[in-house]
Amino acid sequence: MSRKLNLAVAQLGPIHRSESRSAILGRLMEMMREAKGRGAELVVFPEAALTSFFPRWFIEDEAELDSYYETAMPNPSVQPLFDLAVQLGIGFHLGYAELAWENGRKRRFNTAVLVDRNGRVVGKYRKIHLPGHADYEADRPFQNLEKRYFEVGDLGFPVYSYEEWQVGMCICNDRRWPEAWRMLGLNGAELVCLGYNTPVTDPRTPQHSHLTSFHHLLSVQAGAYQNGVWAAAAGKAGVEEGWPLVGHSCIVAPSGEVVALTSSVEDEVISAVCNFERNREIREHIFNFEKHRQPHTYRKIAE
Ligand SMILES: NC(=O)N[C@@H](C(=O)O)c1ccc(O)cc1
Repeated sequence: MSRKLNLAVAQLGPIHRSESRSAILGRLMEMMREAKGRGAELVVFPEAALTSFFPRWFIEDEAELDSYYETAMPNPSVQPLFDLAVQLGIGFHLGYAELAWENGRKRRFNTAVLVDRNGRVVGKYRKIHLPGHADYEADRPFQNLEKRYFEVGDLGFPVYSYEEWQVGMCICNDRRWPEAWRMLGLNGAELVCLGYNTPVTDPRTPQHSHLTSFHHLLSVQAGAYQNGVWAAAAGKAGVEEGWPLVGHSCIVAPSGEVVALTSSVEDEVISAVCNFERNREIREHIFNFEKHRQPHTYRKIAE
């Protein structure tokens, strides 16, 4: 049994409000082809990869808001991506805004799916740590209305079998929380896939703008190392509707080392061969959970 996975991360440049679905799909499909050309078996796309990052706008018209969400995955407008994945024999991870009718009510989630080489959805995650605010804040240059437009995810931090690999997901702000990584680590993840849309400047903490990339990489590298997992982080980058989003999409080894990093804020594919034997270097030694964790001293974390 091979314990190596050829993995690609497909960073997206900005998606503007006016860009058509077919143009966006075309960009994703071109990067999927490039990933396959590099021999990749799985390609990771960003959070909300099918739309502009709409939580920056206060949208009062419900029909307009709904237009940013997918009511099924796949659906006719994204089917070409699924078809190409089957044709190429490559799996993918895709973030999107999900609108679901559950128990007779409309529910909105910030979601990611894991799709296998046969085009089947084999895993789903709904974002748990939603940043920002729920009401319009007039003094902000742009809004961050994730708490208005999404519910807290209700699926926990599941880990799915993707062929012989154990794959978990988290989304954007989740990557900053050690609890998200530890849950994935405890649930047996060997690889964590995540997408993000991170503004370079947070209007409430502009003094941290020069640290945005550092905090992103710090979080992903720490999460990977402290749990002995591979991490694949795909960003939407560049100046989207006037606001810069951070790049530095990356693949990080269980040692915490960055093994691939984008060098643009445009559509860009990076890849690396992930050897899952490397997880053991960490999980059988410095972070051997069974041997060294002291959960009886961590109770406050879960309160
Ligand atoms: N999509 C996200 O979860 N993005 C958040 C993050 O990167 O943690 C984020 C961070 C700072 C902001 O000013 C707005 C949003």
